[in-house]
Amino acid sequence: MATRPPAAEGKSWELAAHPRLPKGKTVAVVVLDGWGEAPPDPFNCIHIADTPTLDALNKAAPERWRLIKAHGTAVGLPTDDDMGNSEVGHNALGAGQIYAQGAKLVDLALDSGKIYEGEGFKYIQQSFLDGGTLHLIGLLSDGGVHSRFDQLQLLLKGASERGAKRIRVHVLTDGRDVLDGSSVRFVEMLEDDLARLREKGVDARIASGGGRMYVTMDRYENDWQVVKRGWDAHVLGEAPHKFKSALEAVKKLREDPKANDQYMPPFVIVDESGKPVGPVQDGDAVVTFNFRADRMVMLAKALEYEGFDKFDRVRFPRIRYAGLLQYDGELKLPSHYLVAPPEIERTSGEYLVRNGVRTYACSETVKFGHVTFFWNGNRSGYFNQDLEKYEEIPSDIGIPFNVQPKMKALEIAHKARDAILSRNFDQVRVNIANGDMVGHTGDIEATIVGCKAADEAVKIILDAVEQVGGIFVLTADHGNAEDMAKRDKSGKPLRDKDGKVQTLTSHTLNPVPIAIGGPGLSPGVRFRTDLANAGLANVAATVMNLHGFEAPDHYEPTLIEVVDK
Ligand SMILES: O=C(O)[C@@H](CO)OP(=O)(O)O
Ligand SMILES: [Mn+2]
Ligand SMILES: [Mn+2]
Repeated sequence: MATRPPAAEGKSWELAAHPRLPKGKTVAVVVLDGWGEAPPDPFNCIHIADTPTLDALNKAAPERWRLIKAHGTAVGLPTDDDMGNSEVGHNALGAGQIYAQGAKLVDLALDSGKIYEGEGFKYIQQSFLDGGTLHLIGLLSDGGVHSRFDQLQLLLKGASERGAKRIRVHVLTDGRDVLDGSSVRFVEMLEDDLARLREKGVDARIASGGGRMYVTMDRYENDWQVVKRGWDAHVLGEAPHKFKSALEAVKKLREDPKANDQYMPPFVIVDESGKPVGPVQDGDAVVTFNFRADRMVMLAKALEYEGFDKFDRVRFPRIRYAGLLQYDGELKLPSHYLVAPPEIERTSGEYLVRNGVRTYACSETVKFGHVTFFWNGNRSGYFNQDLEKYEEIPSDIGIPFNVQPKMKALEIAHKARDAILSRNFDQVRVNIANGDMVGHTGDIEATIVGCKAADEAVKIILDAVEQVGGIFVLTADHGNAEDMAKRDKSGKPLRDKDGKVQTLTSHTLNPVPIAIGGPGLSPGVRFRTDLANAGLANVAATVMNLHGFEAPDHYEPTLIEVVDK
């Protein structure tokens, strides 16, 4: 995989007309989040749920339904053992090209040692060379979605070899990209590494933590209180729970039968006298070691912005802060970073708008940036506000999604329906979140309810497409709800020591379906049969064709062909 696809520099933005497909049809692009394809079994919620609309698509037109890859190298991840995720999935869907993603870029920078030669590392290094503490804040996980444990280990080693004498790690427990309960093992492994550093004379400790969904890692400004809890624990050294060690913290906090890693309350580690061991002080260095942006950019704002007003920070230490990556290229945030993010250019969204395609995009808050920011190559805002409208439906706040598994699926569908019927838009693009967000809770019953709601939402959108003589493209960004069991190599569900099947809260390696149809689709359109390995990046060219344009030649090939009927 190249770190960048062939550049299209200097090329015109004008798209050639498709020789056989007309312009001017309304195209609805529906992304079902976390909706993969897997054999039917009791842990496949999509199969169990009543989903008549989606079931009918394959049956009605098998030549317009297929599977595409949504994980691993097909979406720019380091290996084919990496599950898909929303960031890389929507990047590939929107960009039509495969870019080496953050995880891969960090691996390369660590392998070559270049990470330590860049401006970002030199900037933070100055703090610890001047006696400051180095703080590392991020998700403790080997899920490879937001962060990776092996990268944290290398950073600890690399920084200590380059002068960091006092290191404090602030850990966010996962249980979403990895098994619930694995926080204990990760903390044990980290403690081993820190003990080895202490033997070498580095004062290295875990200082605070909490569960990723409750502490620090909110996204799209859904709930700033989540970030405030993190600020209080990591920066101020204040939290309702105080422990002598992080291992004791995660073990004790998990004793509550309702506790889990994702929603672990915030905690700080204190010394014998009850004093926090690692609040952030003037002169310290801070690195957020997640490579993925969406759930770090809010904390980055709090760490960097002078005039921040989303919550009372109480104390705003003078620090040197760097992200593992830059999380927002438009905002240039953080202004210092260790590895440059992928530069995703010439996305289909930008091409289509520049060719006059009027675009509407909508989702609820927790997925809003997916169909806008990620879709557009990690770019915020409109390309042309006269031609685009992005609408966000507020997500429920403060309740887990298994309590409200229908989420805002119907509200999103109603907005999409209205946008389609208005005839003000040529592309109406939505993300329906249920399969993913409810799938992450591990609650099978609720996930089934969520999948049914997603199907009902799709029906509303397809009915509107029918009314205007339009076209639909229905696909997903990666798997989740189709498999809720952790399995052995042969595919058999794994059981814990009490004989209970281990719940899989994470995404999967499964392919996702794509279906096209609608009365506006020319009769001879069908999926090509020569692209067995196609993936999400092939969708952009397909959508361009359905809008009546040829795709640029540096795009991954279209999935469709037109045959005489
Ligand atoms: O919730 C998230 O942050 C990730 C899982 O870590 O899910 P998605 O990629 O679907 O957004
Ligand atoms: Mn997703
Ligand atoms: Mn997800």
